[in-house]
Parts: sequence; structure tokens; C-alpha cells
Amino acid sequence: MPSPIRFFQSPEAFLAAVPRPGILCFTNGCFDLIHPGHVQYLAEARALGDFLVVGLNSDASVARLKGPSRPLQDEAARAAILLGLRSVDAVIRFDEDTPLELITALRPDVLVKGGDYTPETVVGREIVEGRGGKLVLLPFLPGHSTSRIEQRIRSGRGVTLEPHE
Ligand SMILES: Nc1ncnc2c1ncn2[C@@H]1O[C@H](COP(=O)(O)OP(=O)(O)OP(=O)(O)O)[C@@H](O)[C@H]1O
Ligand SMILES: O=P(O)(O)O[C@@H]1O[C@H]([C@H](O)CO)[C@@H](O)[C@H](O)[C@@H]1O
Repeated sequence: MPSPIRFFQSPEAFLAAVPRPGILCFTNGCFDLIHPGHVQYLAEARALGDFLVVGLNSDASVARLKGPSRPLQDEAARAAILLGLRSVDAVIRFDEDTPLELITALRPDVLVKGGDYTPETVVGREIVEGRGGKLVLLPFLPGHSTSRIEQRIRSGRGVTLEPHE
């Protein structure tokens, strides 16, 4: 029996397919090259409720946000890798520059981002808190970023040759 489709192309498709869980947690991002910081924070995000939805930037959205060298993996691949994590229950693609429309439609109980953000820089915080939900910023795992991995690849220098900070 194939696993149920868990990569949705819109919030409407998700809402039509998935009964409202108890506590719905939501986070979003590009998730181009998954690293330990992603894995840790997504596991912690899932533990905040009963269901974790990840809003995933489309390829065009990532390119606008991170530059023409990105994404390094297309949205289908990025979604497949996220859905391979036990902590991720569903992925919803969004093509806009921000997940505001997605968050407005989804009405999550918990909005989650990593510690590289502040409450003032998290899109959707007012929507979620205005409906009685909460924003949670999870600890940032230092030394891990997709950009850093990309830089290593482009420089031809692996971790053993990386200048020590
Ligand atoms: N090291 C980390 N520890 C914890 N959370 C992280 C870490 N890096 C990114 N995140 C979180 O992962 C989500 C997706 O971020 P993103 O895909 O931009 O990762 P990134 O590694 O920062 O990528 P890039 O270097 O391209 O900006 C965001 O919510 C962000 O807060
Ligand atoms: O992967 P990123 O760059 O952490 O994800 C971005 O997050 C932005 C964030 O939600 C702002 O609070 C979002 O606007 C952007 O579209 C990316 O998802």
C-alpha cells in the first residue's frame, strides 16, 4: 500500500485531505540541503503538538530569496527528504515570497522557527497570536547552514581544510 500523499500543492488541498489534528504546528523554510540544525529543530517542533506541517518554498521562491545559485535541489526532492523525517507529517508548497497566505489559511496553533529569527522577523506571528496561538523560536544549532555547505562545495575545501573560526 503506497504511503499516503503528504506533499500538498496548496493549503486548500491539505485542508480537504487532512482532518484537523489536535494541536497543529507549522514551520516553513527552503530546506535546500538538510543538516543537523534542521533535523533537531524539526523534531523539537513536532514535539510541541500533534501534527507538524512544513511550508516549503517553491523553487522560484527560493531563487528569489536566496539567489540564482539556489535551490540546489528542486522542490520535489526537498519535500521528499523532509517527509523522510519522522517529525514531519506533511509538506505544503508555497510560491509566494512569504508564507503569510499559507499561515492565514492553515490557522496553526503553534508557529515555529529556529533561533536565527526574532519574534519581530517571523512572518505570520501576528496572525497566529491574534487567534490565540503561539510563536516558538527553537534553539539554533551553531555551525550548521545550507549556505555553509554550499560554500564548502564551491570552494573545494571540505571540513578538514576549512579555516577554523
Ligand atoms: N543551525 C540551525 N539550527 C536550528 N534551526 C535552523 C538552523 N538552520 C536553519 N534553521 C531553521 O530551519 C528553517 C529553514 O531554514 P533554511 O532552509 O533557510 O536553512 P539554512 O541552513 O539557514 O539555509 P541558508 O543557509 O540557505 O539560509 C528555518 O526555520 C530556520 O530557522
Ligand atoms: O528557510 P528560511 O530562509 O528560514 O525560510 C524563510 O522564512 C521566512 C520567514 O518565515 C520569515 O519570518 C519566509 O518569509 C521565507 O519565505 C522563507 O520561508
